[in-house]
Amino acid sequence: MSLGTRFIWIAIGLVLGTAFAIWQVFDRVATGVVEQWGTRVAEVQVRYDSARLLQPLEREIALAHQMADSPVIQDLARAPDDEALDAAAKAEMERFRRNFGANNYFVALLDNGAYYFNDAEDEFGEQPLRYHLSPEDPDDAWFYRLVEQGRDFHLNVNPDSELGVIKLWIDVLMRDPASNEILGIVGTGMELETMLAETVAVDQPGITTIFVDHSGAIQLYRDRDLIDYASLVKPEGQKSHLKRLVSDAESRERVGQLLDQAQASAGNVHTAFVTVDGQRHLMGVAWLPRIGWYEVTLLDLDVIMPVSRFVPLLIIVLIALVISILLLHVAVRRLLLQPISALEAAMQALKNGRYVRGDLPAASGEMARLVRHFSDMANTIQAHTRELEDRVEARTAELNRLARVDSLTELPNRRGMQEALDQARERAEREGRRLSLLWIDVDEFKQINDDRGHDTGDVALRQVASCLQEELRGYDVAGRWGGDEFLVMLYPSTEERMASVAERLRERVASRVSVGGQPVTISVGGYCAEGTEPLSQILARADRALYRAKEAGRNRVQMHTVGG
Ligand SMILES: Nc1nc2c(ncn2[C@@H]2O[C@H](COP(=O)(O)OP(=O)(O)OP(=O)(O)O)[C@@H](O)[C@H]2O)c(=O)[nH]1
Repeated sequence: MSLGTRFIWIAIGLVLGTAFAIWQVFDRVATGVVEQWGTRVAEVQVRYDSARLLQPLEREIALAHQMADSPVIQDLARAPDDEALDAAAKAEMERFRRNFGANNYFVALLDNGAYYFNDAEDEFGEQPLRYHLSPEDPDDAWFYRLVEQGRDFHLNVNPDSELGVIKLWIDVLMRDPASNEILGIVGTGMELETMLAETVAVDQPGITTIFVDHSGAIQLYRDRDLIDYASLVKPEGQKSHLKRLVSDAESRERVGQLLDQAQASAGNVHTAFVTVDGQRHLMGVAWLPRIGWYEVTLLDLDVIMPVSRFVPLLIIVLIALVISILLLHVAVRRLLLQPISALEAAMQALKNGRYVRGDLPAASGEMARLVRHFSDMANTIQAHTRELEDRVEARTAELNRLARVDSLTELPNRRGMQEALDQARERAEREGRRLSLLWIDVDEFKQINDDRGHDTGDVALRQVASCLQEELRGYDVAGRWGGDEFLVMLYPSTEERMASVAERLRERVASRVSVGGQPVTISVGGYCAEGTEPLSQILARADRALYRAKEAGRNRVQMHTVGG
């Protein structure tokens, strides 16, 4: 895997790892902030909802108490069959009806069970005595239960099957001020729907308001089916308890604790997280001692302040992260990867012998130093290579030369001479001119070796070679053919010239070379040939002429003649 690909994988890993870490931190911080904020909201909401319920109720409750204290109505309660008292009490009741917010009232007398009621439409103004309560009628059980309990004040959500309405009843015990004896119950009924609309119907999504009575039974709640009607007369186990709203045992236990804590410190709001319909909710509870109810607020924090609100922030952070990584990637490419690639290409070129200085990348910092070191190294390698090549070339030329030069006389050896002859013959053929070959052999050379030693023989050979060289023109070639035999090639040439050169050579050797005072002589056989003749023939004819020179007594020149 290339460095660039590896870096991309590392960058992707970095982005994912950092994004995961950011998400973890973000989730915790956001949840913490939302929870803290939610707790404050729950406290405020509980107080607000409590005020909304208590405000309209307080006046009605006060009025109901006044009604219960009314001497006129109390007189009727003591003597329900007294018609004069009945008329006065009805007038008093009518006055209270007009004062009550819902413009209705009820008066129930313990003595004979008489139940007086008139509504907002004054439907029963003529005959407010609606019916008589009976301890045997389950619908009337509320009355007898309240009397039995002796509770001076009670709020009761109860359907009235006789009147066909569901109402929130304010029930106040009417007691004889002297004996404290219970005379009956008076009060007013508020339309449940109106109450629900005014109290628990909160427009804001995610906020649920519930009112429960002292036993935890649901009294005001947007879902009418969960309201515990007539809780007063129900056994504890059958009540629609607040705990019904939460999903698990742990949440139910928390609800119980919240109710206990709230009642123990009236006026304070207590909060805890509970699970409702599988969702985490924040529950705030306050005890309202004036009416003996609890105010409960449920906040669905995911709806009110979803953590998703923070997501744009998270996206900005992630985008910034990705951009940073991309910029880093571009920087790494520019500063590292591209110079490294160029350096690698330059190395490859150097390896293949095609390195050019300009191929090196522009870089900075450590990379520039690396490029500089590489450049120095490449230059040194190139210089060494050049030097080595020059040396090899020189050595090869030297070896070539040595292969063609006789080490004793420094004249071309047989191989060198052969090449020179080939070239001259081709040239003569090309130019249509003639060339001459002189075959020279030192006379009685074996004798010199035998008499004076081999080294003296070598000296004689060297002197003969010097004579040949000195006597020839620059473009004539003399070579040692082997042993004491020499060849001289003259080009261009004529027979006359050949004869004169041969004679000059013979004379010069005879006059210049001597061993132990005795002159050294040579015999020469010559042949002046056409360029078209094969070399073998030229050599053979010169050799035959030499043979004849030897035969004729040595120290002489003999030319080959056609037919000779
Ligand atoms: N000192 C020396 N002797 C050599 C060298 N090469 C060949 N010889 C000798 O040269 C002699 C050549 O003798 P020949 O050419 O056969 O005979 P010659 O004595 O010269 O007699 P003719 O040619 O008939 O005059 C031999 O004894 C070789 O051993 C050499 O490099 N140095």
